Amino acid sequence: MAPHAESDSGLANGGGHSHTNGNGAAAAAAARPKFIVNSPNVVYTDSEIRSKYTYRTTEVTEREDGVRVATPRETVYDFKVDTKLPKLGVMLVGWGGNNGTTVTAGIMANRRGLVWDTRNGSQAANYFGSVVMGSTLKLGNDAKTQTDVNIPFHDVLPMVHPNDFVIGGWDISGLNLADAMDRAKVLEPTLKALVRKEMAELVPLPSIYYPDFIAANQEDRADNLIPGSKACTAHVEQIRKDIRDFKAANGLDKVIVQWTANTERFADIIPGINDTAENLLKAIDAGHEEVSPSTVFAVACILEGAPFINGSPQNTFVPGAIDLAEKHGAFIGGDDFKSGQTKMKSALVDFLITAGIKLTSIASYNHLGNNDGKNLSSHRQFRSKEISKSNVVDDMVAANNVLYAEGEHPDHIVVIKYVPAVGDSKRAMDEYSAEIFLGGHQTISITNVCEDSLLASPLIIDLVVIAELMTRVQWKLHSEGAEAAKYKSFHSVLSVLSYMLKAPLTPPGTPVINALAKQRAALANIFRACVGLEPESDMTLEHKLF
Ligand SMILES: NC(=O)c1ccc[n+]([C@@H]2O[C@H](COP(=O)([O-])OP(=O)(O)OC[C@H]3O[C@@H](n4cnc5c(N)ncnc54)[C@H](O)[C@@H]3O)[C@@H](O)[C@H]2O)c1
Ligand SMILES: O=P([O-])([O-])O[C@@H]1[C@@H](O)[C@H](O)[C@@H](O)[C@H](O)[C@@H]1O
Repeated sequence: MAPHAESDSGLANGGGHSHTNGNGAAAAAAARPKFIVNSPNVVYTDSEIRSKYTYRTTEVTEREDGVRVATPRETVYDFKVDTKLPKLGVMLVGWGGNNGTTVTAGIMANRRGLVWDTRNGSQAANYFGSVVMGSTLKLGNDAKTQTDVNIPFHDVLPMVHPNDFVIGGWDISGLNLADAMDRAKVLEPTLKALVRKEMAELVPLPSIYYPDFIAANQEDRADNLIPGSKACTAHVEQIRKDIRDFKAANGLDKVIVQWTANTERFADIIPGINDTAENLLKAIDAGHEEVSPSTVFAVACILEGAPFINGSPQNTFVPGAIDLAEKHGAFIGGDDFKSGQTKMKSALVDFLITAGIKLTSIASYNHLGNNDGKNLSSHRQFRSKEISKSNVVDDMVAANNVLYAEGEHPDHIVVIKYVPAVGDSKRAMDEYSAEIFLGGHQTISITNVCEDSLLASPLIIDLVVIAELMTRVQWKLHSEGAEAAKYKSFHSVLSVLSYMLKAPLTPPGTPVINALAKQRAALANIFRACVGLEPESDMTLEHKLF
């Protein structure tokens, strides 16, 4: 049964909903910028923002006598942003899960401006926890007062509003989203009552299920299946058709697909099977048992031109999938939402090490009682999560050769236990041990109660909004001349999404950055460059040199 677009459009008749800019007002064909950059390097047309941007870096070489030489370098880019906002479809794999039902109900609640009773009084819908919808960035200084002028992150460039998402997806469980929402046990009954009718009309499409890739304890919910228990071209084509049908049924301009289904075991990387695009397509056609459902979804999306984002830790993007994305100029991103315990870790470790404090051990434990935790209670699925949660400090340690010798790193353990009684409210307990001045020691113990789906759902929104924006951003070298034909998209692997992800996927051979502040600065400064603004340096010389 095909999913319906959310029936609660608040706008259009007959289901689906016409395109809005989030507050019900029909958006213009091209979204009006929320501010104007007054610069000879920025041009606004009816449908584009074009900017000339000088990217400044420092190249380091070493003289024969061993002295390092730092040389400033400049690269002049032309950026072009299409300001026409699309009617956007979002298809979630695992739509009937805790995250899928929560993000769907949350968007409904925001779109309708719902307020519901809780034991602490009235609660209004919001987008807290979304970097795009809930945070700001500094635009500049007020000309008169020299104080910071901060704007909503969402306003830096024309972005789709999550209230305008048309949501659908797949699940191996056939429960409608109202019953799945009850199963998830995430949302307040008073909120559920307000969205129940709309949620009940939403039914996930059948999905592919290859039992060996997720825990055996998931079998009892697998009642909504596309026939076949291993990869095949027919599965790829069915998923492609689902995307096309969803797009046509809802009059969509674009569709973005996101994996928020169960964590799979890692797939073996096998030369001749999943090492190249050609071999991967052959392996799928031959029904090779080492091709996972998530890789089949990724291949289908790449071939259909729908950006695909992996919110789980498994190695969906085997080398052949990355190769295929590059060959098709399709966007992929991942892996594993960075929602709570790891998000804290990627900020805290950055603080400790950049403060010159020698972190010596990290003990990360958590227990949770949702279906994700149930799936992770199986060792092979836990192993996928252990890998993504363990590598998150590597860049920060490697960047400090004062504290750490080559190859030296803090002890780091990750423990996850399944305790049904706590449900979606994960209990994370971390201990950070460090060496300080003159043989002293510092131990930081943290208990972090994370309502996992309420933390992950805003990230699902951010990943969609930013991935969609990136489909409208193009670049070329200024030296290539003015021809529009020279413009091209960012690399297929959207490493700009790293801020939302534990194990950021980056273009082959490029470094992985996990430090949270660096990830956010990269995101904000790339968007500033698209409107011809310099990176925010935080030097505030205007407050020091006078
Ligand atoms: N804070 C967080 O919640 C968080 C953070 C990081 C990563 N994740 C990851 O996000 C994923 C979803 O988390 P959740 O709490 O919503 O889990 P969940 O178990 O509640 O939901 C997963 C859904 O996927 C479905 N599913 C499994 N295999 C499928 C397939 N092949 N096709 C379609 N549907 C399939 C299941 O039936 C289930 O409804 C998990 O992999 C989890 O590790 C979650
Ligand atoms: O982002 P984060 O809170 O560190 O990571 C979470 C883990 O702590 C949790 O055990 C797991 O079930 C969630 O899927 C998520 O991955």
